[in-house]
Amino acid sequence: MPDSWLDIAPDAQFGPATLPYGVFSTGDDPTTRPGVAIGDQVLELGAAARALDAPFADTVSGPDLDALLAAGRPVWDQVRAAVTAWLTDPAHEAAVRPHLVERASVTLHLPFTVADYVDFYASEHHATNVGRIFRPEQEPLTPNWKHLPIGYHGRSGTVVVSGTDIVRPTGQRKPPTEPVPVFGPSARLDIEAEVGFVVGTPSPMGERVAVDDFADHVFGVFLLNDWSSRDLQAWEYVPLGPFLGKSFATSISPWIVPVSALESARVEQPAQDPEPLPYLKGSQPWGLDLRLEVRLNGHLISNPPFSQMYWTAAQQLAHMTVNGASLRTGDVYASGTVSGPEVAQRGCFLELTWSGKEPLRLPDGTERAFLEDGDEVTITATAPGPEGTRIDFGEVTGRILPAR
Ligand SMILES: O=C(O)/C=C/C(=O)CC(=O)CC(=O)O
Ligand SMILES: [Ca+2]
Ligand SMILES: [Mg+2]
Repeated sequence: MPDSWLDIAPDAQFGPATLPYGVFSTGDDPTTRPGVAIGDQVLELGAAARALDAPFADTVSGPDLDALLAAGRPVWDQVRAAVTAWLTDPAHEAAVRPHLVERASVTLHLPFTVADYVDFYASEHHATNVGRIFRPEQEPLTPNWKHLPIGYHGRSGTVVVSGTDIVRPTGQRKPPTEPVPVFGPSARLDIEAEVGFVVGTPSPMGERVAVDDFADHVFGVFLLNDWSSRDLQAWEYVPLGPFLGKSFATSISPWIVPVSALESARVEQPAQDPEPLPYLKGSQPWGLDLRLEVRLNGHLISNPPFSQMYWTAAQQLAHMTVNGASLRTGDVYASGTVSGPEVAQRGCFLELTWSGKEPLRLPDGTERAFLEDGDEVTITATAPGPEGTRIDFGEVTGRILPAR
């Protein structure tokens, strides 16, 4: 991995191995435009591409990443190779430097138009814990769980960029002590630490996408917080699954890490028993060694390991299309809550506090069963990059505002 002429410290965020894509504006220029993060700078992609006469300049000059997403794998590879060369070959420094902006000075926006949104349930540890909590009288994993990646369709219109405040949801809930449901602000507001995937290349209705075609369709990977109201959810979810308890907000990190930045992070997923049906089998490993960290008001509360997920993103894509459902550019799907086997690896408060029975004690002396107004949750992640480098995912953060 060549170094950048920008002299980025080895431990700095967003070294030349990551080169994630985002959309930014500045105080001087409120136009939203694509950028690439490099160290503490953002490269204005369209302006740099025009200055260097790149053939893809139009594709990266729009208000968002939509055109790049739609352009497909050969263009994604061409853009990444070009940007890598611009930022690492000193011969390009004079042409590229005028198009760098201080990262601390930019405003980041939702980077693409979110088409459909699906959320999976792929952590065996999470699904087992949630099953024990929500359905104590049953087997924790439902009989289908190891045969197919379970998911549900979510609400794409409430996917928001990191930093957006989250208003506490209001709705119906039925405390066990009450004979009828009560109406009011959620008293059990939670997070779900997840990894998101965005589709670039669409697929036609009626056709399946194979597990091995994952990298032809999926453009990039990011962090996602599926805010969840456990009291609304517990009352509404039978028999159709999550609805208003999840649909009020989903936050995503602003920097989209290209799938091709993750070659060194690919690992074998945990062994699958029973063996999945042929359409869920691929010839390549698509487990990903992403190490998540979850912070509440700055305090580290969990380290969920993404490498432990039972179903991979490639299997989820194949499953999502096995019935002939089409893919659209901008489709988002999320892994499901990432939880590992240890208590300190759980990806939501429902599990971390065992439904509020074992509150977390924070270093500031306070306790939390679920989120309070004013609380801020931040999820970060890194993954191994080539030659000992580190791939950064930046962060997804959000603060809870009181119910309206
Ligand atoms: O098992 C249930 O009834 C509910 C599970 C969840 O709330 C988790 C969910 O949204 C999927 C996930 O993030 O893993
Ligand atoms: Ca979820
Ligand atoms: Mg949600």
